[in-house]
Amino acid sequence: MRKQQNIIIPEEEPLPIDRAVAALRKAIQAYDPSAVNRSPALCIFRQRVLPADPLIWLFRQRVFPRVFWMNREKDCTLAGIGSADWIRHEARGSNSDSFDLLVRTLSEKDPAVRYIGGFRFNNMENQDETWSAFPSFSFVLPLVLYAEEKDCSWLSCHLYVKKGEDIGRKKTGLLQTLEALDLRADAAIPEIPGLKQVSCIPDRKLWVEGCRKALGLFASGEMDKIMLARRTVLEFSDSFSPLLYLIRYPYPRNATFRFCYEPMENHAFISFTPERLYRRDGQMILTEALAGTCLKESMNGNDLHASEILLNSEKDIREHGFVKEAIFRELQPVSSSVEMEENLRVLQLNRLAHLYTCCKATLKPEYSSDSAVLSVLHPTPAVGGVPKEDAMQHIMDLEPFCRGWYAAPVGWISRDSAEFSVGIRSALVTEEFTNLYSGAGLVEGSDPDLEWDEIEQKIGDLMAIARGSHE
Ligand SMILES: C=C(O[C@@H]1C=C(C(=O)O)C=C[C@H]1O)C(=O)O
Ligand SMILES: [Mg+2]
Repeated sequence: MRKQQNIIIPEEEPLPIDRAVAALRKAIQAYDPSAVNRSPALCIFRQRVLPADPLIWLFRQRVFPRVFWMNREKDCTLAGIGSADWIRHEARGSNSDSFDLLVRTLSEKDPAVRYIGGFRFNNMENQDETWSAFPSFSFVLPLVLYAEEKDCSWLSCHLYVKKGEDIGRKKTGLLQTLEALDLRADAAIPEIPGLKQVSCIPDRKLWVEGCRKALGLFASGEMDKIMLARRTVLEFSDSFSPLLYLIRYPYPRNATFRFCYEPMENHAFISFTPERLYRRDGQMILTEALAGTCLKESMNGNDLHASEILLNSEKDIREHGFVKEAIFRELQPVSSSVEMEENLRVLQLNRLAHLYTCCKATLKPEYSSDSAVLSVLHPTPAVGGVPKEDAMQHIMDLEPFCRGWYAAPVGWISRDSAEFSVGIRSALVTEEFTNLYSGAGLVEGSDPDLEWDEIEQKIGDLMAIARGSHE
């Protein structure tokens, strides 16, 4: 057994998962709480394991919340169960107040761990019953975490003891969770129940009306860009695990982040988004503009053809330009340098291609925090609009549903680093209902019918899974 600061490593060698759990249990049992002289106190028990399938592992566990994160590069996967610590905020208010509060709370936490969760898109928006389990923000430090990073897999247990809490009781709780883990590697994956009904909010007619209103705002010079979204309600014959969407996602190489936040059984927000909000490591920020879309439906998967169309589409380049310019402009006051790529790139997905520009920035020391970065970047005009504040109001006025966590920052955060994706191509799964959320960026010259088709393709992968027609 090796100990480094507050991390206890039972064995150096990677173990099969059942032996890893046994080693972790032994280490937790032997842990001497009298050695802890500060509070709150976090002790991490971390054992390297032989690689397992993280989603199957997660699916087998019956401990909630369950959380999942995989980045677009697929070199970081986090699958967590239970909560060692849970940072939540319910009250309405400005988004920047939420960001500040989270970061202030995290500043007192251990820098060695990541909290996984998300925010509401617009915390000024009225609460809505559909989203009752998804507050202003909610971030969890899992009790047990299976993680894969840099070709290394491990299982961690977090023993977190707040002031006044009984450490013996916490140890017992953690040991009981470990005892109850289901460690079988194979699992019979159930089918998704039959899809009974599909409806759209707004329907096609109201969508066109909403878009026309937005086009009117462009014509009068009030606005330059607005992203409007649609909620697609699916009703199934029975309830099921939201993780089935992730397990059945048929494109292992598709360039998407994968996120699931399931606070209680069969109730989750999931997202398969291609869009990074940012990654922060200390003062370094990696972000991007992703907007402008080409549908590949009729191209037999011809990526080159899609790129050619996009790189010659005046409307998509203009749509993309608003996002690129806003990110560059908003980062200036908080950064000592901002490097935005000149040339447009194309990000290829299964059904779509997007215009894409990569951006790197170095934060000024006084702004090297996630609250500063979240406040300037969220929402980018890819999911909000130009001008930013007016767009928030128009979105609330024009959309006949509550965005909740849709299009908001979702990901993980620690004291010194963070990675957030933009929670689009997403679903709120509640028992036998799935609400899909997706939208399209409108600019002058947008055609409401083509934007509707764009949304259909953006939720195409999720619809195929729901219909059982993805294989
Ligand atoms: C808003 C969404 O996607 C955004 C809108 C895009 C567009 O309109 O071209 C492209 C990528 C995303 O920035 C969504 O999928 O819900
Ligand atoms: Mg578009």
